[in-house]
Amino acid sequence: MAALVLRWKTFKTFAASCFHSSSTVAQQPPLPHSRFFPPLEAAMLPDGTFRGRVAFITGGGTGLGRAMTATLSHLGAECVIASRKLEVLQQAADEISGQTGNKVHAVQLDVRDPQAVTRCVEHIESLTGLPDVIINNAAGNFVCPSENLSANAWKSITDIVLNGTAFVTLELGKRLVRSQKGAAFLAITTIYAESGSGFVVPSAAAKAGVEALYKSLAGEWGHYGLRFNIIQPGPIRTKGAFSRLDPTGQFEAGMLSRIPTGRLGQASEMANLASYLCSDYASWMSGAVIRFDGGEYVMMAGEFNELHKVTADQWKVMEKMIRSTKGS
Ligand SMILES: CCCCC/C=C\C/C=C\C/C=C\C=C\C(=O)SCCNC(=O)CCNC(=O)[C@H](O)C(C)(C)COP(=O)(O)OP(=O)(O)OC[C@H]1O[C@@H](n2cnc3c(N)ncnc32)[C@H](O)[C@@H]1OP(=O)(O)O
Ligand SMILES: NC(=O)C1=CN([C@@H]2O[C@H](COP(=O)(O)OP(=O)(O)OC[C@H]3O[C@@H](n4cnc5c(N)ncnc54)[C@H](OP(=O)(O)O)[C@@H]3O)[C@@H](O)[C@H]2O)C=CC1
Repeated sequence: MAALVLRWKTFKTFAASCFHSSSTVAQQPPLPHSRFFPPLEAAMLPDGTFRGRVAFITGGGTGLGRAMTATLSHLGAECVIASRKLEVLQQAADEISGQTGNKVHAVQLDVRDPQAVTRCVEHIESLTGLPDVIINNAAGNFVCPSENLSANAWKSITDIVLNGTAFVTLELGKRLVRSQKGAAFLAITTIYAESGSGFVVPSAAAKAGVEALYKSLAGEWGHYGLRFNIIQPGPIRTKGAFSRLDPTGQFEAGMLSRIPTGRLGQASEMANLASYLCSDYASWMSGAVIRFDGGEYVMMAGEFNELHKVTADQWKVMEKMIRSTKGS
């Protein structure tokens, strides 16, 4: 019995040292040079940019979706947010609407269910009319060695990310085409949609599919007045992402060291970019893929970027060696 109690206590200490919560895991401070890249939180577009417009945001009750909803609402849009957890959505809707004075509607939806998507879109049409802005932001993800992935785990992620985005986009797109109404679509993917990445393979495959879907429709449906753009965010702290991708917090320091701007992104910066892309200021942008990652992608890709570690003295030695080499 004593041994069992000791094992339980040891586990609790391990868990407390590992599990992600603000009380147990210290967040890494930004690097000193991030002072050159201060995040600006205020909405950058003029007041009223989205006045008279309706925006539909999947996953709009939490994290980046909530930040984009707040900014669009601040800029005058009537917003509809949809995801599985109605209570979370309703609270976000009430808080945002309370701050901006503009309507935010909460609609329960599991994007994996095409019939539910149809019902949701019918509901939106009766509530606000067809939206002018559609942001496919809902996603699911977790880190996992691929040899441990069950078929259902694969299906769960790819159904939310790729099929969910396709169901929402097709259902709304067809209705917009029939009604001859223009709209701006935006999909939120990730930097590894381009490179692929181990340990998040279903997410990588599904996000790459979303990019192909959006680029394809940008070509096919432009003449109907529909634009399709993509943002690939780098790391931005949200509970949803960090709890599933770095649950112990141990990878954050390494992540910061490979971001040339020395800090994580902020949800408000992402919201500014998203609102620009969905606004008439970007009416000539379609089929664009915007990487928004503080430089992380190119830092990871550049073969020689490791040479940051070389000291001034080591450079002197290396230069001497290189200069003294004659011929090949
Ligand atoms: C080097 C490290 C770097 C650190 C990086 C840190 C920060 C981030 C930086 C960049 C981020 C880049 C991209 C981010 C992309 C994102 O999408 S982040 C957003 C993440 N948000 C969410 O995932 C929110 C929604 N998620 C969920 O609801 C759930 O997590 C889930 C996706 C699992 C869906 O829930 P539900 O439908 O309830 O599924 P189930 O629980 O029934 O599970 C379905 C099957 O999946 C298996 N499964 C679940 N979790 C795991 C796991 N951790 N490992 C392995 N398998 C798992 C589960 O067992 C079910 O399968 P079976 O039925 O058992 O076969
Ligand atoms: N934060 C980051 O560092 C990065 C995030 N991203 C992307 O940004 C977007 C937002 O992520 P983030 O805010 O960080 O994480 P969150 O976990 O906060 O956002 C995911 C949202 O998706 C909703 N969702 C999940 N499954 C479903 C479903 N089946 N049907 C409807 N809605 C669903 C969730 O709501 P509910 O549980 O109520 O259904 C939640 O609101 C995602 O597309 C993510 O891939 C990309 C790169 C980096």
